[in-house]
Amino acid sequence: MISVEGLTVRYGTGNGIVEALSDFSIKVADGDIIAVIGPSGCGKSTLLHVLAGIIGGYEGAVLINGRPVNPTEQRIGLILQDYGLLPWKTVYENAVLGLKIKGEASDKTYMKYILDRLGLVDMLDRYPNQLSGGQRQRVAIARSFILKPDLLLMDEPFSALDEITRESMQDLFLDIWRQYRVSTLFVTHSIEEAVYVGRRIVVLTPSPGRVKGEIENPLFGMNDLRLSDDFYHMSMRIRRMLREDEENIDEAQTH
Ligand SMILES: Nc1ncnc2c1ncn2[C@@H]1O[C@H](COP(=O)(O)OP(=O)(O)OP(=O)(O)O)[C@@H](O)[C@H]1O
Repeated sequence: MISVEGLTVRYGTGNGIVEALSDFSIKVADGDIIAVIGPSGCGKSTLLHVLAGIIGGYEGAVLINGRPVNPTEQRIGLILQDYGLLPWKTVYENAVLGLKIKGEASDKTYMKYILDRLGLVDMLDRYPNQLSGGQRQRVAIARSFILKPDLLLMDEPFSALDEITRESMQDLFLDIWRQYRVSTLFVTHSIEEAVYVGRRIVVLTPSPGRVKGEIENPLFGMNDLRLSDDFYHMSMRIRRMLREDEENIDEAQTH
């Protein structure tokens, strides 16, 4: 269980302090996928950076299985929008980097399965600059899954990809998740992506981010979901939640 309770994060800037998250609370049950969606600058990446142990010095309690965040103790996979691959390492070396940093040997059968499932087996000796965006993202996913993380953090992982590649990556991610059930926080700008990959959807307010609403997504895992009316209606529901805030901001600015 991941538990974030009353998280407030402030950044010091040259001319003052920016509050990125304010009294933010969320729980992620083991093996769940939470899609986090909110307007630009509402603190989504900040939340992931706190959970990854990159940012400290916050207010509130952030616990992974009852213990404070500690990347050396816990296994945390972070997948970024710009893939985070090391350009001087091959696909294979990048894929096993997480394990190497931990000083662990790989489970060969599992690793082969992941590389195969992600279609990377024929390009293990290539370097990142010899890959397409979708292929690079698959290497980043392989790296995180090979690590067998306790917690997977995905920060707009597919946003740089074209629509078709993006959809196939969403399906691939869900297929692998179904087998290994890693607890996942999936940050996205895309309402449709949140509805497709989120078993629960958490909508944030504009900056500083708090939880505006949480939706238990009854459509999660439905066959041909993208083509269904329900998908459209759920997307509209979330769009309305996000719009309300924009309208409130516009109104406040005109008064
Ligand atoms: N290192 C930093 N120093 C100062 N302010 C920062 C820093 N990082 C983020 N911020 C500010 O904190 C707020 C939250 O930023 P964050 O990147 O977490 O939002 P986000 O929801 O991920 O944004 P986006 O959707 O645009 O990627 C923003 O106002 C941002 O300008």
